[in-house]
Amino acid sequence: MSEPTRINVATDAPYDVVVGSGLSAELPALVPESATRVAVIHPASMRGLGEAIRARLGSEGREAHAIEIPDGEAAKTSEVAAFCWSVLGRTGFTRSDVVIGVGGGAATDLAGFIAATWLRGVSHVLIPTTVLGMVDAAVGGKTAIDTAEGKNLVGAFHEPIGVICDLSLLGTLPLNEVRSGLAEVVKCGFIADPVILDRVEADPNAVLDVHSDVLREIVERGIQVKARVVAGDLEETGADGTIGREALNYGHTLGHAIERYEAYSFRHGAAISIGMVYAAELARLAGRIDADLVHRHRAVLASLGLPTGYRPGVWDELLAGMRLDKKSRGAQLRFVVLDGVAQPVIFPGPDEGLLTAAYAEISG
Ligand SMILES: NC(=O)c1ccc[n+]([C@@H]2O[C@H](COP(=O)([O-])OP(=O)(O)OC[C@H]3O[C@@H](n4cnc5c(N)ncnc54)[C@H](O)[C@@H]3O)[C@@H](O)[C@H]2O)c1
Ligand SMILES: O=C(O)C(=O)C[C@@H](O)[C@H](O)[C@H](O)COP(=O)(O)O
Ligand SMILES: [Zn+2]
Repeated sequence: MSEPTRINVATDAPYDVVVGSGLSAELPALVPESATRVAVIHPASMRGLGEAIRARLGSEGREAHAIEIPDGEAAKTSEVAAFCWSVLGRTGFTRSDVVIGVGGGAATDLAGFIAATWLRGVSHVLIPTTVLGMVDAAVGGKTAIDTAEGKNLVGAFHEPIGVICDLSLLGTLPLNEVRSGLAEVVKCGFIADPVILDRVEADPNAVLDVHSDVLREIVERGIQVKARVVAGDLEETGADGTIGREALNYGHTLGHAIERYEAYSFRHGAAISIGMVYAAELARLAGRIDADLVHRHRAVLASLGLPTGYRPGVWDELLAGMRLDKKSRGAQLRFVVLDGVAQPVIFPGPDEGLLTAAYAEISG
């Protein structure tokens, strides 16, 4: 078995993202001695893993509780958050205790949100179990729940104290979920690391195999992109005048609007895949990139079985959804677009005609 890779996220409170196979021994050392209690928050489908983690920490002398939440996006609600807060209250969870978030991005977003809000902030460790969770959601401290009005509209920046990406957990992940996670990896390729695109183009089927070396390589590359970006602009202020963390939102303006339109039943990565093709068409129509780069978006994403277009006739609803995007300022929509591969920039206030024309390109 190869050695784990440790990728440091060098923020003010730095932590490691450990990537490898068979990493169950990593967790106990990450939970500080001072934690009397741990709460393992896991989705219903990961009950076996959640219980194994709870039992292990329990056998090492912690008062260990499991909190089961619904699978997928249904976990990211105020009702589920209130249920978790209630369990923490009843178990007497204090500021020295630790939340462990186990599961896909929805579970780790919710667990991080609980850790951020309980007693105004307790420590948490994340154990992502999807490609998307490993490469994106568990890294960087964005925590959130959804509301009927939009995606991730309530949340906080709250960083984990450690992240364990055990690739052996991906063995049970359905192929569609692998595809969805790879959309975020491809995003990292377009905004920062073109080697990721080269790897997908060379052999998309190998990339879709969760046991392959190339999957591990591009997961690590994606995490490195994310770690670098969040270390430079944790709270997405863009204070140094660069695009900063907003670059990681490539494809998300339309993507989140699609998820909202679909009442959060659409895979996040699939929505972001469509959103990236839309952003590429927008950039082409604005004269920023050429048709070849738009074609590269479609080809790379389609080779992984990801969607590259969406339905006609729903533009008004999507536009209304996009207005609540966190990058908006007042009435102005702001998009992440490319000026070339690995050259993400903000395109503020595109003309509405241009926005509509770009949508026509993906909904024909
Ligand atoms: N915080 C961030 O920076 C960030 C980044 C990207 C995405 N996200 C969020 O992440 C969420 C999407 O995450 P996701 O794609 O991981 O989906 P998900 O969390 O909805 O998980 C998908 C499904 O797979 C199941 N599952 C998880 N691990 C499994 C495994 N190993 N084997 C079998 N089934 C498993 C889950 O229970 C769920 O039913 C969205 O809410 C998105 O907004 C957050
Ligand atoms: O970490 C970030 O920053 C991202 O934008 C990563 C995205 O992939 C992720 O989906 C994030 O949750 C979106 O953030 P939001 O601020 O648009 O809710
Ligand atoms: Zn995302």
